[in-house]
Amino acid sequence: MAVSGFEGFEKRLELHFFGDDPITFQLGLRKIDFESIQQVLEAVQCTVVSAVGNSYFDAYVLSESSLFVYPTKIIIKTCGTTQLLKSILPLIHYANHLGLTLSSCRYTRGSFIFPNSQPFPHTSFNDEVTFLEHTIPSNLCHRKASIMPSKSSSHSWHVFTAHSSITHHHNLNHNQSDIFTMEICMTELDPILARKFFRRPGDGKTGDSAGKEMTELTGINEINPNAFICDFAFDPCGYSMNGMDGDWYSTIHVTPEDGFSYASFECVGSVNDNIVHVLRKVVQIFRPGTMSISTTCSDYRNEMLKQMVTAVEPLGLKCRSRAMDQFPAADTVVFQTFTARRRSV
Ligand SMILES: C[S@+](CC[C@H](N)C(=O)[O-])C[C@H]1O[C@@H](n2cnc3c(N)ncnc32)[C@H](O)[C@@H]1O
Repeated sequence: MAVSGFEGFEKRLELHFFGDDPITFQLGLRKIDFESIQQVLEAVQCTVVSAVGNSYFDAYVLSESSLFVYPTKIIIKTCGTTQLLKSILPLIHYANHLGLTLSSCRYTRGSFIFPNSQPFPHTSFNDEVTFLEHTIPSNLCHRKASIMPSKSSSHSWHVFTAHSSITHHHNLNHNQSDIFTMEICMTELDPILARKFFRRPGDGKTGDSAGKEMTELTGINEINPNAFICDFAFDPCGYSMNGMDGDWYSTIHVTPEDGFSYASFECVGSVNDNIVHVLRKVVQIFRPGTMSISTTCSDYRNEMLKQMVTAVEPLGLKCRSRAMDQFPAADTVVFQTFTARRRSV
């Protein structure tokens, strides 16, 4: 039997809800009590490490990645051998109790490093899609599943989306068409940089204080200097952080072990943000051998993709593939892959 290491590649689920009661909208899903959140996570098989909230949303660092709860939106991202899709039914149940109904569901993930170690329903994308098809309510009738390819068969982007016929936009602060979600997956991290995500034995620090030190020593705090960061260092290695900047979140997770090293960066932002600065910082912190950037937005902009390539190519990563696909409710997903240029001897 093949020996497997920790599976860094996360599974990510984004659920949107709607309701008719304006009072519910003020806090909405944030009213789900902590015990119920823990029950959802029990089904997934992970636990809460820390929790913080601002006036827009609550951010949880989990034993396996992160959870973000907004009044009408939940984003949950888990790695390892967690069973993320098992969170859907309990989340729908708790939302219904608050008068909220599911209006859209998006599930994404990269290609697992150790696919044979995944438990059901994550045993294959087919199994995941079948599970999703049977689990989500029938009002989400516009559905699509797609595997977006790259040049390498071991790196693809798996996407499932489902939408109801009615679209509900409650984001009053931003022009919806300017907003995008960026999911970056990196493997073959520079081993010297990855070492910074190992604890020093006998450092006398807690997971929180060691995490804070890693955030500063690696320059993660410079990605968005305005973000409030909640960070955690695992023992003997591994790191997770959530950033909060108004209603924007960002999140980083690091599996630094040699042989299966992995780091992810995800944020939601606006096309007017400084994507070049963010991408350059992320690449400089990890120096990955392979990187993928998946962007989801409602209004596809070619300049944004060009900006991404311009940001990372001078740092030695070459764009090797670009795939684009359209999903229900007019979301466009672009999956780009990059690998390090061969170093000249
Ligand atoms: C939870 S963190 C970050 C998760 C993120 N998805 C990733 O893999 O990049 C995973 C790293 O922490 C390490 N780790 C140490 N203790 C852990 C624990 N109790 N639960 C999960 N991971 C732990 C793992 O070996 C791995 O290097």
